[in-house]
Amino acid sequence: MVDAPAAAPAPAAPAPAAPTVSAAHRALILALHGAGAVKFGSFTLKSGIQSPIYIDLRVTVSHPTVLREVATALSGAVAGVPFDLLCGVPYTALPFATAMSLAGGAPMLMRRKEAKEYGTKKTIEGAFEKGQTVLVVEDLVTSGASVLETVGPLKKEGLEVHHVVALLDREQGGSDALKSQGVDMHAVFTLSTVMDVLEKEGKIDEETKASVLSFIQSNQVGATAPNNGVKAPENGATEKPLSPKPAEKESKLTYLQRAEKVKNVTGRRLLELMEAKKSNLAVAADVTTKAQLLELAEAVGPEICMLKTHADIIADWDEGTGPALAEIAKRHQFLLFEDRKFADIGSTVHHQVSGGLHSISKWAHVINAHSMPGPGIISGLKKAVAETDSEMAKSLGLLLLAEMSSEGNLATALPGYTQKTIEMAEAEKEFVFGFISTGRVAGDDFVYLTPGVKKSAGGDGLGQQYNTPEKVIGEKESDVIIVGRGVYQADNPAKEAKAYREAGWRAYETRVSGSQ
Ligand SMILES: O=c1ccn([C@@H]2O[C@H](COP(=O)(O)O)[C@@H](O)[C@H]2O)c(=O)[nH]1
Repeated sequence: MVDAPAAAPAPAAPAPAAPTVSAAHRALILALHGAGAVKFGSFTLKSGIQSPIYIDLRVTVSHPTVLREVATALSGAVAGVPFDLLCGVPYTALPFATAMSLAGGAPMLMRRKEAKEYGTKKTIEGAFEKGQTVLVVEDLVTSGASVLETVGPLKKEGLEVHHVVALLDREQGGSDALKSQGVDMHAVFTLSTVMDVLEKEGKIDEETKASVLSFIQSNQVGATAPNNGVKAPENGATEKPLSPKPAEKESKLTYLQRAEKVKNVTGRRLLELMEAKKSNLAVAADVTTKAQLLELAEAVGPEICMLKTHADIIADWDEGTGPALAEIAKRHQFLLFEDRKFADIGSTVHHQVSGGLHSISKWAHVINAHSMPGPGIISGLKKAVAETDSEMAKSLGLLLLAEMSSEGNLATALPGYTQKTIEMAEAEKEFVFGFISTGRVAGDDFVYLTPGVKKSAGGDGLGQQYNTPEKVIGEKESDVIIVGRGVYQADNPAKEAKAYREAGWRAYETRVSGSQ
């Protein structure tokens, strides 16, 4: 990751005059700063991105006077905009909408983040009639994705939504994104205005202001950010840093140091055996017969931390295949990862992981799932694990697909998908220990495994996109390289696995020693 620049280059021409800020707005910015809503430093956001600023408008609930001023400013920003009802984007903007409703008398609606599973199963609470117009209230807009998550359910109920009012526009493309969906954004402040006021009032220095403005410019939604393609935060709401520590330090932690932070026992074991074997290589054993699979496992076993399987492509899989693999894995000290990519409802995946021809939970240490079906998929897999008598199955670890390596994949393209996946994992850390991703997407208490790795970058003509071990481990800060054809199609897979192990390990050592 690239640190935020220390200072912007000296402007060639005089900077355009800052927009005039009213005394009331200036006072509110200072009050928000005083309440701790705006912090400066180096923060790792949940998206993995480094930000020189951290905005937490949740703190306003502890400052009723500030909250009242926020509501006044929001109402002022939409003076003349007609609406029947208010609806805050959960959760930070809920008190903002409530305060506006109490002051101005407009009734409020509330959107549930999850539909009730019983009773009315409503997603929108409150009294309304089809055709009424709703003003959406938001605290902070980055990409506009959070606003649209509230606009969608309101429209589904037959309500009209044409306007959103936000306290702060981060100027990262949210306003345009909302406009393209027919929603006009009215923001009380832009982030540049906040920076101007704080600098003029002596709360921050010129360098801090320049670094924030440069961060905004380099992290426009939809644009490729300079920090190795890590996307701009997609969640429009108040930011959630993983930790206030500088990310640079985190990425330099060794696998052993990381093991202490991982909650799932298999995730910890993986990191420990990676360090012990000096291997961050997983081989994708995409061969098609049992004999080829066992032969490959035996050949590459000494070089790998993990063997990734697709049991359903083995033509002659039988009940002895899993135990035979497990015996080789034990002897060579690597983990078995069945890349089944579960993607169904909880009840179905429960059967898929423990039953059928492959009885995955009886021999695999690690499984993975798409987050598309929602948290139920994790519950279904957890239930299957809890009901088994096998000790091995009880320690099974789950990876979520936060991103994919294939060109045009929706996990990477859809705003908010990776972020939501991370949130699902955060809620189940005893079971979910990491992600399939193109690099580091969250904190150092998760493990990142990256497929699409070869000696030289390129593609396979069928959508697969390859990066080198140096790029994946060194630049994108992933932890494990997954190599398939690069190894098993080689004349000598054992020799090739050794070469990949050494390349992956060198990239890791360079990263943690900081000489890159
Ligand atoms: O996003 C993803 C997720 C999984 N894979 C799997 O990894 C290997 C890659 O094989 P190569 O021969 O090195 O291309 C394969 O088993 C995929 O199913 C992926 O490629 N991308």
